[in-house]
Amino acid sequence: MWTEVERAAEAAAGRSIADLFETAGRAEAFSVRFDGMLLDYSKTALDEDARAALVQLAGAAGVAARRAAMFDGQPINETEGRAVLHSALRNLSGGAVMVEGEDIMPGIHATRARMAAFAEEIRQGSITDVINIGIGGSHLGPEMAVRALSPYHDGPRCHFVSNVDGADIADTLCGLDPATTLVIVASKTFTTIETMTNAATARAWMERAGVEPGPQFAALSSALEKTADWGIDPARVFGFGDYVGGRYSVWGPIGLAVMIAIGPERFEEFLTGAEAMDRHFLDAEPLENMPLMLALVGLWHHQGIGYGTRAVLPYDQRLARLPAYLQQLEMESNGKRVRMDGAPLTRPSGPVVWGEPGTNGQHAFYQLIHQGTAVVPCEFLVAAEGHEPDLAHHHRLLVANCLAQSEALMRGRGIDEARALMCEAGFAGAELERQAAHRVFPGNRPSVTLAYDRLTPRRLGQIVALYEHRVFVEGVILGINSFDQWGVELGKVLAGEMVPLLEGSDTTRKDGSTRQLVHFCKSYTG
Ligand SMILES: O=P(O)(O)OC[C@H]1O[C@](O)(CO)[C@@H](O)[C@@H]1O
Repeated sequence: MWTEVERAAEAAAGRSIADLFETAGRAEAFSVRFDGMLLDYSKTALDEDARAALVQLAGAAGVAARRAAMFDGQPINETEGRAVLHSALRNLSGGAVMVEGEDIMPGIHATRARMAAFAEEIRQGSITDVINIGIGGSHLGPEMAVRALSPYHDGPRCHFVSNVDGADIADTLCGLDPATTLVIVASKTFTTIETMTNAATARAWMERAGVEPGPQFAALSSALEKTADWGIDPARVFGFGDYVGGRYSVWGPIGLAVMIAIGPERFEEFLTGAEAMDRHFLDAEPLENMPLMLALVGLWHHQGIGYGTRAVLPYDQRLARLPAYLQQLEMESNGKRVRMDGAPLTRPSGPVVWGEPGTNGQHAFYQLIHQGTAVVPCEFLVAAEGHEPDLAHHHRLLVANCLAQSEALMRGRGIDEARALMCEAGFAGAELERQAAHRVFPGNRPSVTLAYDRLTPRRLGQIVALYEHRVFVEGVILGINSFDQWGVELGKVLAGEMVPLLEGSDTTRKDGSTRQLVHFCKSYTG
């Protein structure tokens, strides 16, 4: 399957990206447009042949059939025997979605209507602060979206507590009034130790203040019996099916904090954007299909050429938490070592994903991106316009920086240009050569830019769904199950065993390093 891609990657070695623009229409031909968004992947070494090989790879891997199976509710999460239907949570205009012979849409619509009524009650009532207690998929999505949509935030203040580190909840509770705080316990399983520990601490905080926690707690979960055992009023519990994976769950009850922040109507716009991306993903031809092309570019860079990581660089401060969100989405989904059938992968799994908003990153790690020995394919995101008309000059600078970075990565600066600069600066001879060498930028470094009109709720929905489908396509082509996460289990088990050791139990069964670390920590806590 990969032979043609490998051949194309060999042919691309040493190819000048800049020279590809000598072909008229390169930028347009290596871009996809969809509903206020432009994905430009022309600043990569992909040529027509390489792209054709990748499209062929997607065909041979059966992406279209797998995509249809996912939207159709087939149990494509085979290691857990589950359907994968986060798309049903945003299926606003579509028809029935069947899981094991039952239409799940009436239940989804009813839950969303209950959420909307609850959100309005909170928005219009006396609650001043909302704390979402959850971790991973029960935290990163709502936190990222609330921040992204701050221009639309007209509900109570939202806070997010995730870490079991007591510092997280202590710093959050500090200064809040228990009588006017709503605590949302967000956990698909309602067993996650971090979340349940933080929830118990929040409940004790209310009780200590003489506030009855019942009316001020809500729960978002698939485990309704556990929320009841925990004492949360079923009227304040919003459930979802196990066909929604944690990291894909912001579209339903896990998005309650977003709905409270921006209101049910705007939340629906967020869903509408994702739904539009779903339709586009299902219907668009390969070269016009944004998630497919984004996935193929990712595979080209990581599995085809062998670049180890990819940087996500939003030139959009409100997307500051997007890299963290994508770290879970991409690495928990595609960071696997075996294929669906249990056989080892023959290709590298998904890449390390990292990033920070621009322009901040420019003053931190872009040095490595421009001159380090490892090539880092960069994915820039930028809005054509901001939300602050009075600060349009800021936005112009922001956009200029974003566009300049991708240009600089591609163009670089050759030794002759560097020598000329040093000559102008008064250097000569060996010292000129030495100084010039430091000012060379190898260039020819690939990047992709996703530009969009404005970060509205709809556009955010589109962007997030774009990445979800990108992860799906990459997973299908690698033969991975993108919807389980067995790799997080072992550490949880060992953490459970470690607690008694920190409380004084015998450590002799542990390795020397672990024993030493336990004894060091205990020496301070007794
Ligand atoms: O929503 P839950 O069940 O508390 O799980 C939180 C997170 O923990 C994980 O299971 C990983 O440990 C994630 O996949 C999930 O998003």
